[in-house]
Amino acid sequence: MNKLAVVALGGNALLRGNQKGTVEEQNANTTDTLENLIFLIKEGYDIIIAHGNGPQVGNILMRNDAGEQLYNIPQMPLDIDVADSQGGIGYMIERNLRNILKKHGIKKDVITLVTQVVVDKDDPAFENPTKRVGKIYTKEEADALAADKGWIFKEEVKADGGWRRVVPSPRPMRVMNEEIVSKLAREGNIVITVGGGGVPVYEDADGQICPVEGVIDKDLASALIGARIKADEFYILTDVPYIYKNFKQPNEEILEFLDYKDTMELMNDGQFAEGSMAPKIRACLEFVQNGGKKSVITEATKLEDRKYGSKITMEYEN
Ligand SMILES: NC(=O)OP(=O)(O)O
Repeated sequence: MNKLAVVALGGNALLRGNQKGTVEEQNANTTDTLENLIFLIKEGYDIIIAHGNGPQVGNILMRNDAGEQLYNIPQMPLDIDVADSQGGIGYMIERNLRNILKKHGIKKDVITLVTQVVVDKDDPAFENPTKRVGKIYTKEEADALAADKGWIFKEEVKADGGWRRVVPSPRPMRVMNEEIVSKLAREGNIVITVGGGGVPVYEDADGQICPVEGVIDKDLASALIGARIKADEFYILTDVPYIYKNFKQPNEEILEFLDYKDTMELMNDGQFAEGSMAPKIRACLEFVQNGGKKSVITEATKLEDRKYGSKITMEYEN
């Protein structure tokens, strides 16, 4: 049986913060990122692709708002917006990936699945929005939007700063289509799933599937499905080649090989920023704790050179 890898692409790998976000920019970013997956395919891995939707779903929410204000079009709830983003981004990934596969002479089929993920409808996350979506605002812009529309903002933890809208981010508990994902991937198809963390839903007392409004962390959802279907490796592609101790301090240190225990200690020591690296590392830990062999955090362009990337395993690998 081939090794199975789950690769999670950040929303920023597709729509970068410093760009306007035109479809041309997003197609170019997507193509650049996907080119880096070819070596995994050539190495014989079966691949599942997950992706973020933070910038994109924030834009959909703003289009919603503008549509209502300008044309009286009813706003769609967040579950529909997440599903819209899964379809749009999934389509973009699938179409570009088909072209890249053709260029490399690789015969593989690709399928995008609009995926629902079960959450707890009473998850305390609904009372404490933390998931950053949409563009970055100045403090003045954020304050004005908060006063006008009741949106909630949090300050960015990244170097450039700014403020972003936040929405609830319930914890993923079960990916509804995991068996189909596993079957399709193990047959050699590239499966795009849990886009934007999946559409959050819950089952009521009668077993009916009901929507909830939130944006699930795509890294946690990717780790969950990876572990559930016994994927071997989990890759989170982000904008730095490694994770670091004392990030951006004079005593900054690359963390290349990590085991579960030491990573937890660093996490508890506050080494990894919430809203940035901490949730990614938590997802990596969940993957290896639940049976995955290895989690890797790195930049897409560094993926092929195995010397890059922070590798997290239950016990040290090196
Ligand atoms: N849903 C999600 O986690 O998106 P980002 O990775 O873009 O924040």
